[in-house]
Amino acid sequence: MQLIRDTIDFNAYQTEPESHKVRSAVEFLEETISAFYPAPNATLPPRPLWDKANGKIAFRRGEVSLWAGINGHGKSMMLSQVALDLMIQGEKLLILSFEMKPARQMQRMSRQAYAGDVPPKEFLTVFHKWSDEKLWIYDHNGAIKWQQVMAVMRYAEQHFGITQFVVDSLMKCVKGDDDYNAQKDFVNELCAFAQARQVHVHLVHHVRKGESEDKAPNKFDIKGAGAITDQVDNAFIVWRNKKAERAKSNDPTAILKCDKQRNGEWEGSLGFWFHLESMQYLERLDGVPMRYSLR
Ligand SMILES: Nc1ncnc2c1ncn2[C@@H]1O[C@H](COP(=O)(O)OP(=O)(O)OP(=O)(O)O)[C@@H](O)[C@H]1O
Repeated sequence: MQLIRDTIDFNAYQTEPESHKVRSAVEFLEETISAFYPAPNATLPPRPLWDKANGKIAFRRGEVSLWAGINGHGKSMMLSQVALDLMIQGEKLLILSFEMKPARQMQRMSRQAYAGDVPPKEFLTVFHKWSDEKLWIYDHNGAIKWQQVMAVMRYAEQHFGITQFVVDSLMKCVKGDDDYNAQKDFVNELCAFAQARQVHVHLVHHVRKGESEDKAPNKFDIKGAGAITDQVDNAFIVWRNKKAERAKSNDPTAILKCDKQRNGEWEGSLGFWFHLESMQYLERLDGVPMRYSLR
């Protein structure tokens, strides 16, 4: 893991270089053919490594995924596991979390990678060394201007070849819950950046307070401007099933719901069981946490 510190001068990265081009439709022939008939050796887009998500969810280049949910319902936790899955697949990640200190982030991820609550020191060393050249963390806590976030992302993409960005969360980058124009501008800029640089951006966001935490939210409950959901390519809802926890039933304790997928065919819900010691989301009630193979 490497830190990107605030002492860097990001001024040169404030604006995206203009690269809009009008192209003739015929230039896209090869791309269209390979969309219908992918080559047998074509690389598939990175994805979460749960079997039940296979063929349903992918984190394609040029897209923005919104991860929304109620406070404390596991958005960051699930994304931390997804981040490990992405690194395993050779992706380079930058996490910009304005709510969690880097050491806390690494603590959670170490537990998930180790698949247990107290990883031995040797494992921690191996894990941190393994994460070098795979994981970068922007060391900034608290509110920040969205223009600065964009500059950091451009800097990191140009210097380190980052392919997946996690921005946690939107409301830390835009002042005021009702500043819909700023929310729209920021998300618009994130989409333009993802497309121009062919990277994937994961954006964490909250949902409006509903009548009860026991009712799973949907994309219409997403806080702020409607334009946020309109603009992103994928919208995921992470919901913690506290009712099942209280009742100690066998039902999944966490639900990942895909409410929008512009370039994929699947929408629906996947159930998981949150395993506290490893902080992993397991696919089955009797599932066993998996130790990540750090090669
Ligand atoms: N499904 C679950 N079952 C049990 N505990 C969970 C579940 N999901 C998350 N937790 C616990 O809840 C805590 C909060 O998780 P996390 O920080 O990921 O939530 P969040 O949605 O990102 O919150 P916020 O919106 O406040 O940033 C974690 O410490 C985790 O241990």
